[in-house]
Amino acid sequence: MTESKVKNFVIDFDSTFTRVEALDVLCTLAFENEAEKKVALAEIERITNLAMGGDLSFRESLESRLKILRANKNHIPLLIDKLKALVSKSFIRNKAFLESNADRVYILSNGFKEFISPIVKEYGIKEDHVYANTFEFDENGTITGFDKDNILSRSKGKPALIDSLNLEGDIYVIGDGYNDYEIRKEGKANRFYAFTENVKRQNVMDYADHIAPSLDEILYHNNMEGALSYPKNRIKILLLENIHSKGVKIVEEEGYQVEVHPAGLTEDELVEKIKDVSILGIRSKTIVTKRVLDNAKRLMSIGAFCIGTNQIDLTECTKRGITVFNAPYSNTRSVVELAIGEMIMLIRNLPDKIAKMHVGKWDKSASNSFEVRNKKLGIVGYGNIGKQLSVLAEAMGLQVYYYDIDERLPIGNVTKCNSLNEMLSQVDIVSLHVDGRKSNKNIIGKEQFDAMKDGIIFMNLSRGHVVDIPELKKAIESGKIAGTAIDVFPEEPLSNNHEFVSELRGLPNVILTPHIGGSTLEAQENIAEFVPNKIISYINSGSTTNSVNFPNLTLPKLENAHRFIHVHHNKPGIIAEINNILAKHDINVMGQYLKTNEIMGYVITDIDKKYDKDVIKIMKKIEGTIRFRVLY
Ligand SMILES: NC(=O)c1ccc[n+]([C@@H]2O[C@H](COP(=O)([O-])OP(=O)(O)OC[C@H]3O[C@@H](n4cnc5c(N)ncnc54)[C@H](O)[C@@H]3O)[C@@H](O)[C@H]2O)c1
Ligand SMILES: O=C(O)[C@H](O)COP(=O)(O)O
Repeated sequence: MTESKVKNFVIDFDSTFTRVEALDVLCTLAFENEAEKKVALAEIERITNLAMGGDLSFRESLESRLKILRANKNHIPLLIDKLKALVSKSFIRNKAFLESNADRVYILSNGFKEFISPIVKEYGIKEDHVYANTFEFDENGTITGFDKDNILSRSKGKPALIDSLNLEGDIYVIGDGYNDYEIRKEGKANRFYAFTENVKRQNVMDYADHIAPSLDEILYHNNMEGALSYPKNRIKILLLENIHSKGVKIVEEEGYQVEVHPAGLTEDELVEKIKDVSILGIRSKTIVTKRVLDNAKRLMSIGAFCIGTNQIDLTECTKRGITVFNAPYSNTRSVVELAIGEMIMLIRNLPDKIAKMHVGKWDKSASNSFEVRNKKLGIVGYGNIGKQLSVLAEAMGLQVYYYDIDERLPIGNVTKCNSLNEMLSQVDIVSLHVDGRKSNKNIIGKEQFDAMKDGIIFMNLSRGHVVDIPELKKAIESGKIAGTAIDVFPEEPLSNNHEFVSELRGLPNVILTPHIGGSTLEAQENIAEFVPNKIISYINSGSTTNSVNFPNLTLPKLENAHRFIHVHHNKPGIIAEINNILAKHDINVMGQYLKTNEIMGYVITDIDKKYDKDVIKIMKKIEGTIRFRVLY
């Protein structure tokens, strides 16, 4: 068959237009007794699947199912109500398309008109475009069978019915079952879309001309305007490093193609994997370098499912118009609790005492064991974690000092120090909570250890590279440091299956933990909700709230408008050029939002839906454009 301009869409009902098989739902209504219902439902499902997979003739399957059902006329209104609430999400979303293309949309089902017509009618589908079976009832209203003269009650009824319609133009069949594919097989359709939004049948997908996880995909594939400017199933998200299942569920429900990997990836592995990825989700381990980004042709957004973003080349992301989001507060409390626990353990020499007990040595003594009360705690990096630590530490009676390179509001009774060494020389315990910027490499080295009081407790739960490890080892071995807790390391294993290698292994009174400061279930669950929602909001509306590299814009919901999103290098004249183009094309602007940072400009323009689509090409050509997309 050759393609013509007129496109007719022939749509299956059960598990395509609706999310379920109507007869399964009818069964749950017809059987009051739970045990009977379970058995009947299982049998009906089994028969349906046999028929849908092409392993049982349709007529046989229908007869057997109706026999099991023993449903009544009175069940039909209840069934209609239930099915109305179970229309497939992409059909609900694209109601406007169905309404405005009513002349070319048909429902072709081996189900029953009695419940199909009232449901599809609400989507603008014409009564005489609904082809389905009809029930037969006895005098008590019990469903006894179906009209056997109806073509659709026969095997291969669908191709025969289509043939009888003599439709003008192309015929595109959308369905989840083998009987839908049969129309194409018999040469009565130009294309068969295996619809997989609700069920995936491998032996149906194998025959499909195109697999469609949603109606949006079919409309996009046909260059037709639907509810979404881009089908979500075309957006691939790669989630690395064991991101909490809640996050996976959120992006799956959004309709993205999701690939999950439990560990981090090396640069080479990521360079390969990133090629078709639109969204990347990582934690602290995966390094996103310029080389990775050079290969990330489709990448729109990166989610750091943690606080730190030093593992990502943010400047290169910004230059390419890739947004980066993190979870700035979700694991703050977890880190602070661990730091508090560790400082108490260390000041009581617990790591050594615990180790001795395990080899049978009883070492009961108070020597070199102290309370934390009234001790001086020095916090390096008075950001979110540093501040929270200071609050809890003060509540336990510690005197808190802090040093930060930026001006920070002191909370409670803390003392601000003007230099790092000034602070280090006064405190009994020091805890590092700086961020992982490159320039923080080895900020604690020989000079800083020398400045510390003898017998200090030293803790690093920030980033591994901020401490000079050989110098730390010397300070521990010399007794300068009495107790050490290290959670982060310059080199960390890629996964739990790799060995942890460090010269700090085996040293006295040292707690080594596998970068678990933020690894509590509360924190991970929180992060797994926060980050995907920021990314989804960016993809769907252009909002960049909380982005760490884009100018932050919180945008209103898009209603009755199209949204032009223009990302460009920050240079003069671009906004004027955008507006000139819009004016030249007589485009009615309904709202405009603009924000810049030192690298880029971010301009959002909401416009009236009716406009000359050629303007899109012109916008993309504006000099300095990094990225342009249209949302509706
Ligand atoms: N161990 C873990 O599992 C874990 C968990 C969460 C966060 N972290 C690390 O902790 C870091 C801090 O988190 P946050 O939420 O408090 O970040 P934050 O950005 O709120 O605070 C960092 C503070 O450090 C200051 N700072 C940076 N460099 C400094 C320097 N050289 N000297 C003094 N101050 C400096 C900054 O000005 C800022 O106030 C994160 O960036 C991350 O790397 C580790
Ligand atoms: O930056 C962070 O939040 C921490 O380092 C935790 O990182 P993780 O998610 O890789 O444990």
